[in-house]
Formats: sequence, C-alpha cells, structure tokens
Amino acid sequence: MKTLEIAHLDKAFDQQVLFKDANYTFQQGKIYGLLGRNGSGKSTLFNMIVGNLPYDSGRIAVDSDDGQGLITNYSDTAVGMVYTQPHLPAFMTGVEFVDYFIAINRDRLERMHTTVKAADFFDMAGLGKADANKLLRDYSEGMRNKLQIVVSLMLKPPVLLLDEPLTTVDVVAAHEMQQMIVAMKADSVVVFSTHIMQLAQAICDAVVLLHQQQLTELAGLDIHSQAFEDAVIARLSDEVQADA
Ligand SMILES: Nc1ncnc2c1ncn2[C@@H]1O[C@H](COP(=O)(O)OP(=O)(O)OP(=O)(O)O)[C@@H](O)[C@H]1O
Repeated sequence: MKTLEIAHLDKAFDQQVLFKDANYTFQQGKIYGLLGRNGSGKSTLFNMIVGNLPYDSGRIAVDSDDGQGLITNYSDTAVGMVYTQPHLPAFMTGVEFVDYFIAINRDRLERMHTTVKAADFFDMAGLGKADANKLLRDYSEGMRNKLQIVVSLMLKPPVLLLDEPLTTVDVVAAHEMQQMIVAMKADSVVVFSTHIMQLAQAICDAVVLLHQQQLTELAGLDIHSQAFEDAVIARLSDEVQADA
C-alpha cells in the first residue's frame, strides 16, 4: 500500500515554530483534506514533502509500493504537487508546453501504458483549440491551474499533493477536476489543502487539521454533518479563544 509518513517532524523559520513533533500517516485509498488557519504551515508541509524545503528534524518517508518500503530518499517522481500559483513557462504556447511535457515524461507515460496526445490534455482541462495556441503568459489564472492539474494527474504519482487547487477554476471545471482527483485515490496517496469547507466535505474521506504545530485527524463524526463543520471551527479556534 502506498503511504506517506510524517514522523516527529520539527520545522521552524527563525523564531516561528510551525511543526513540533508532528506525526501522521497518510495512505492510498483515501482523499485527505488538510485544513488549518492562514499561516499554519500547510504549504510549508507540502514543500517539505516534495523536497523544495528542508525540515529541521524528524522524518518524511514515502512507500511507493515498489518493494523498497518506507524510504526518506524517495525519488522526485514519487511526489507530484499542484501549486496554488502554477509554475508554467510563460513563453511557451499551451500545446508547446504539453508536447514538451509528454516528451520529457515519455518513459513514465509508456510504463503506465498511457498513449495520451496533447489534444487529450486540452480536452481534460476543458480548453479549446484557440487556447492551445496561446502563450501560457496570456492564459487566465484558472486556465493555468486547470492545465497544471491535468499534467500532474496524468503522471499518476504515488503521492499527490494539491495546495488549494480548485479556488480559481470555474464551477464546471471544478466539478470535473473533483472527479479526476477522486479517481486518483485508488492508486495514490492524495492530500489537498483547502479553506473551502464544502469542498473538503464533498470529496474527502478524512480531514487532518494542522493546528498548534500538530497534525490531527478529526475522527468520529460524519464528515458531511454540521456537527463536523462545527468541530473543525471549534478546534481551529482554540488558540483564539485561549488568547481572548
Ligand atoms: N521561506 C520562508 N521563510 C520564512 N518564513 C516563511 C517561509 N515560508 C513560509 N514562511 C512563514 O511560515 C508561515 C506558514 O506559511 P505557509 O505558507 O506554509 O502557511 P499556509 O498554512 O499554507 O497559509 P495559507 O492558508 O494562508 O495559504 C507563515 O507565517 C509564513 O510567513
């Protein structure tokens, strides 16, 4: 089973402690919503998992189900990340970028027996022919986001992290992207951060709170219930009440 393990994780920026002995194990087969207050460290956690940022101590390990077990020196293909602000080359057209993406990932795509063509990416992202020939610089933020989500999903990484992924896409695209994300959970560990409670309730199997430097699953309540929403708000308000 594919697994992402966070164990005894510590991380601080100067005097600001974001993680203190944080522990949680995410597993394939569920979609996890990561909820926390602004500035609690959700993007920092994702950046540590994907290898963009170092952590101070503890361990982050991935089991890609390839026989190596849980390892900390996992390859950069083990974790895929959808960024809030997409990292796409501004001076390529959409189709140039997708052709380039297919070329550099040809081996991976062939191993998955995927015979996707550039046109398939645009269909999945709900983008038209005219869009394909535009410079990515001239895409709207939502268009860039849709393309980024589609390319990330196409590689089927063992661990897929989505940092507030659906906030800029239109309602129709959001519905389609949700279905694609849900389809990923059978084969991947899927974790996404969001501030939209309804989105978390719509697609998550579990909600993990990042609060007071810890990761804690909010268990024991029906995720779709008002009681669940109330419990999330109460838990994340702890500090404010304590300070008041
Ligand atoms: N490279 C950095 N150097 C110093 N401080 C940083 C750095 N990156 C993030 N921080 C700080 O760490 C804290 C957590 O930031 P982060 O972006 O991880 O929060 P977040 O939970 O994703 O927030 P939001 O929900 O508002 O997007 C913030 O106070 C931020 O200013």
